[in-house]
Amino acid sequence: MREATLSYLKEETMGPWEIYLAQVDRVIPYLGKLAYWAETLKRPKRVLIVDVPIHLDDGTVAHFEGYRVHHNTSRGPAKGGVRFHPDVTLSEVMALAAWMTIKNAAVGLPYGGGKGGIRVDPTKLSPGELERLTRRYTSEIGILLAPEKDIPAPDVGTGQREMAWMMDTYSMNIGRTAPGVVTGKPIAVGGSLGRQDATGNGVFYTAAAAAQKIGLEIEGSRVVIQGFGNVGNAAARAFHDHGARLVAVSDVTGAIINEGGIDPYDLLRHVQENGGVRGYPKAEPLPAAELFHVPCEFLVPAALEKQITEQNAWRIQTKIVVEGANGPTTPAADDILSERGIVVVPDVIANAGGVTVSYFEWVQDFNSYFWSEEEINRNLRRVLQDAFEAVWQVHEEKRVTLRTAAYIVAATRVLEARALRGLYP
Ligand SMILES: NC(=O)C1=CN([C@@H]2O[C@H](COP(=O)(O)OP(=O)(O)OC[C@H]3O[C@@H](n4cnc5c(N)ncnc54)[C@H](O)[C@@H]3O)[C@@H](O)[C@H]2O)C=CC1
Ligand SMILES: O=C(O)CCC(=O)C(=O)O
Repeated sequence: MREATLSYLKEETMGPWEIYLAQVDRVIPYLGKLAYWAETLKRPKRVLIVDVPIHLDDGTVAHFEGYRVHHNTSRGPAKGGVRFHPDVTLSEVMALAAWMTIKNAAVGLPYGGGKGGIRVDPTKLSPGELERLTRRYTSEIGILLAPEKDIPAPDVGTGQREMAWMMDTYSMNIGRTAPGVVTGKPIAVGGSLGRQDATGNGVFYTAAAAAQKIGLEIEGSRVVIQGFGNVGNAAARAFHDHGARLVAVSDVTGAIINEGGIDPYDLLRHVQENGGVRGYPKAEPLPAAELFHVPCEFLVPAALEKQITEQNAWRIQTKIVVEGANGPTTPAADDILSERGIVVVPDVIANAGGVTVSYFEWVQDFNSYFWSEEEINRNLRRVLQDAFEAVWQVHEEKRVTLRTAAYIVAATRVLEARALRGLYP
């Protein structure tokens, strides 16, 4: 089904923010009276651009540009990760923040949407330089942070280590330990069991829910994954643990294929020792551009935005695309996949496992009472299955894609909150 879009831009000129706006345009006709408030979704609430100067190890000073965006706070504090990547732009962070608004509402978490980032290649900095960068950035965006106001978490290029530095810097600045200001922390400083693998596990849970709807078995199915970082490798292990076969995988160093199956645990050891999937001895090299054309039942983009486009969507040979990454599919590619009968489990549901366990972590930090990993994973699966089911119903009732269905559910919740709160305090 091809959905109406007000998009006036060609795909190649669309940045992440324009892609987000086109996705919102598609949902407005389904919002009824709430469409009156839809402009709220098209504007970030606040945007902060910061200069982050640090001393490099050689004694010189380097300046980096950082951002923190609150897209919407109608349903609760801003929540979303921090990206360290050389291609980070304000437009990208605005889109990532907006996708957090939609994601948190689609899953029913009491949060708005936020996101942050620094334009930096973290692989070029020493651990000391990275710590100074993270701490200075945290202080610079400190005017926006608080456990009830804005709670960062990991994204591309950041992880537990950076979250511990952020929590410590914020705590030093306010004079008391505040574990609830950041999620995705190490367990020893108030992190939650299950957070590390939560996004990848959530990719698997939502993939399994979609598979069940179309009568597809996980056992014996083939999986292709783009990106073997936090999300990609945890998703690979979850599929493998449930009897699926990882046949091809890529990261920034290259792509590899083995039709007989790749053991993700063994591949992870290789990546930890060698810095990437390239050169993995139990698979053949594959041109990176061919990855999406490898026949499979599940295709999981788990790297960056704008990877599935009108250029390659025609050649994708899968049953279900499960978006581990944020914004990997353009609106034009969405139309092509939909016309070809390929199910797309959209990012705002598929990768919501991370923020869901972040929410559990935040609740645990407030209570200083910690749950077992079994409780975390059971609750995570329930939350994602319920969210998926609600979205699937709208998809069937309104005959729209799962993405538009998720946006209908989420936008309705956000705009109801906006309308109830009114415009003037
Ligand atoms: N970490 C989290 O909890 C969450 C992450 N996400 C999204 O998942 C995606 C991946 O994030 P993480 O795994 O956390 O990042 P990460 O930094 O741990 O891993 C990123 C992976 O992508 C690979 N990559 C980068 N450029 C690539 C390219 N052009 N082709 C193939 N592979 C490439 C990298 O080599 C690495 O393997 C991002 O879109 C992120 O926003 C979404 C929800 C939560
Ligand atoms: O865990 C979180 O708070 C946010 C994770 C994130 O940045 C995302 O879902 O894209």
